[in-house]
Amino acid sequence: MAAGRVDVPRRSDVGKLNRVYGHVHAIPDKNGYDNPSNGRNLVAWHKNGFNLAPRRWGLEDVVRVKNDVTRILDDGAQQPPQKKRKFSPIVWDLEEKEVRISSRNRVVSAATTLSSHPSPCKLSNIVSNQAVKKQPVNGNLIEEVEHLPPKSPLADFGCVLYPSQPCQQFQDNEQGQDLMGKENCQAPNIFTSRWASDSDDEDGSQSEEKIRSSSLESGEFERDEFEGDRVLSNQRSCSVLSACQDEDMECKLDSNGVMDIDDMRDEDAVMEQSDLDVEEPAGRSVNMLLGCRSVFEYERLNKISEGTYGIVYRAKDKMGEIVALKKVKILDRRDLEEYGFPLTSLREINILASFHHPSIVKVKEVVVDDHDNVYMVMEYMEHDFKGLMDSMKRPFSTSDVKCLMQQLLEGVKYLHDNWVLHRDLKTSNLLLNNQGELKICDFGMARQYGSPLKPYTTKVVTQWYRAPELLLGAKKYSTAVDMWSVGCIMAELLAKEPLFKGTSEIDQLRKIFDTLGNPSEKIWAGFSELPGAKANYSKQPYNLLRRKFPAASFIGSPVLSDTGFDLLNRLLTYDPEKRITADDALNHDWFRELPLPKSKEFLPTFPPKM
Ligand SMILES: Nc1ncnc2c1ncn2[C@@H]1O[C@H](COP(=O)(O)OP(=O)(O)OP(=O)(O)O)[C@@H](O)[C@H]1O
Repeated sequence: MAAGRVDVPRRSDVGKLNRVYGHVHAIPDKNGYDNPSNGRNLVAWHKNGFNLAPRRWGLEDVVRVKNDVTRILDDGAQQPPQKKRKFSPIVWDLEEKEVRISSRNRVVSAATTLSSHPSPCKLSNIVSNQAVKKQPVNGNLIEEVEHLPPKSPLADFGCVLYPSQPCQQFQDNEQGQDLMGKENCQAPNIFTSRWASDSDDEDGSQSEEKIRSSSLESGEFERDEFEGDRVLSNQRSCSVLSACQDEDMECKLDSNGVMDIDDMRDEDAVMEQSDLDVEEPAGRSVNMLLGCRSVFEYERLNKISEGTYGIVYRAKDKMGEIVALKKVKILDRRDLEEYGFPLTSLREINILASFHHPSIVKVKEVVVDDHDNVYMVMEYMEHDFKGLMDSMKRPFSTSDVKCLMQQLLEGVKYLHDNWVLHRDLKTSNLLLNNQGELKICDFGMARQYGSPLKPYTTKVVTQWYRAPELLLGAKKYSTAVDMWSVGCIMAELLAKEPLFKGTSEIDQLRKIFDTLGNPSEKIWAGFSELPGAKANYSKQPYNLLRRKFPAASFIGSPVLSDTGFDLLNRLLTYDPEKRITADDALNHDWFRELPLPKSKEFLPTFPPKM
């Protein structure tokens, strides 16, 4: 800190930090702004700006932010951090929104954001929700302000539960809670009974339901329990250590007994922080958290599907519009206790609410029920490609596939252009409506990536669609993982059959190698250094993919022109560096060669799946 400088942060300092980090809130206490003499308090504010999972902040973040804070305050000038950061323009500012949640027992009311309109009542409530905790950091004690456990899943992503009384009435948390219990009750409307119960049988449509279990596609990834969420919790060091042993992570306790984890999950965790940073808003920003309506606004019609992370229902709003409602599953109660909300769903809501593209499914709003279950209301799509191809008699024609591939590639290009990896592209995550529009859904595994690349978890992408670099244990990966999945999808659309149906990771690799030939250092620089490369695979030196997709066939094999085969080969290229990008794929000659891509309106329509 510059000598003689009065270390009281000015709003402009906070503004600078906000520009750098997106979410540094100066929370005034009753004496005005706190004194961030060495940046510690700003760090604390910043950390707690991330209501979602404050514990995901690692020590290196604290140190880095502290340094940046100090530099900014010292220089008195806007100075970007040294580290190169590239982020998507996703609006990751959910924690800035404070929302009164509507459910049967609560009244909807939007609140203004803390940063833009500080309000004494909200501040008092926030302050009363905080506890002070000491944590050793590099030998010093840093005072951290930590939020008490959230009262609702939504509280953890910015929805703060407020009773409907005027905010001035809240002096402390207890009182707030008390009032919460006595607050106004809305009379249940005609839909209440359908949503009030968790029972999915009550609508009597069980026989019509198509319940898809996650085991349908063999080798669906198991949710990485940590995903960077929990590794930074000092209290959970035992479980982390055992996880480290399981996952070959390097874990050490420093002299203060603080966990220092050096692994890809830690890196993933660091990047989680960037997930929440803001650069610029995307073209559309659904400000859904300004007021979560009640699920009782919708009439539940039937269950469409049950996946790993959610149950999807078909429902109708009061205007008669059909929508899809995805009820967020809390798989692990610890998620709720510790983080207030499943991270996968948080990512999904965040991304879908911020992105607007014809090939990305639209989220209209987020609603809650009277048990604080959270539902994403999405535009309704009549089909998913997995279900469709299971029931289709004949595969799609070449011009159909071209039309679908174009839409898929446009969606993937949009994601990649916006620094997002989907990481779970597969036919069941591609939806089709009766207007011939293909849309990508299920962003539970999606994440931002940056340059330079960081190591992330490899337990992503459903096994059949998983790129060889992931199967071989590469921790640094990028957009090419999605492009491999796109290649598998292209083959599946043409053949009406998944391309590589491995029964385990090793079998998946075997199936890939049997078809494409064994990779080598010659065609894939760096292959031999991958953790899985040393395993003993049977040797198959040739690329036999053409046998599966010949130029002509008398036995009903899916046919593919040389140009089409070239595109498929480029998508299924071993070396991720050489694998074709979405942009280049869209410009591939196959889309200009006859038969031309069919226009959406002329795609075949299919009977409804209800
Ligand atoms: N907007 C929608 N309209 C119609 N059906 C949908 C919609 N979104 C999802 N579905 C259906 O629900 C299924 C599961 O959705 P989704 O993949 O989002 O859930 P999930 O729990 O994340 O599933 P998974 O186990 O594949 O990860 C889809 O395959 C599709 O059949």
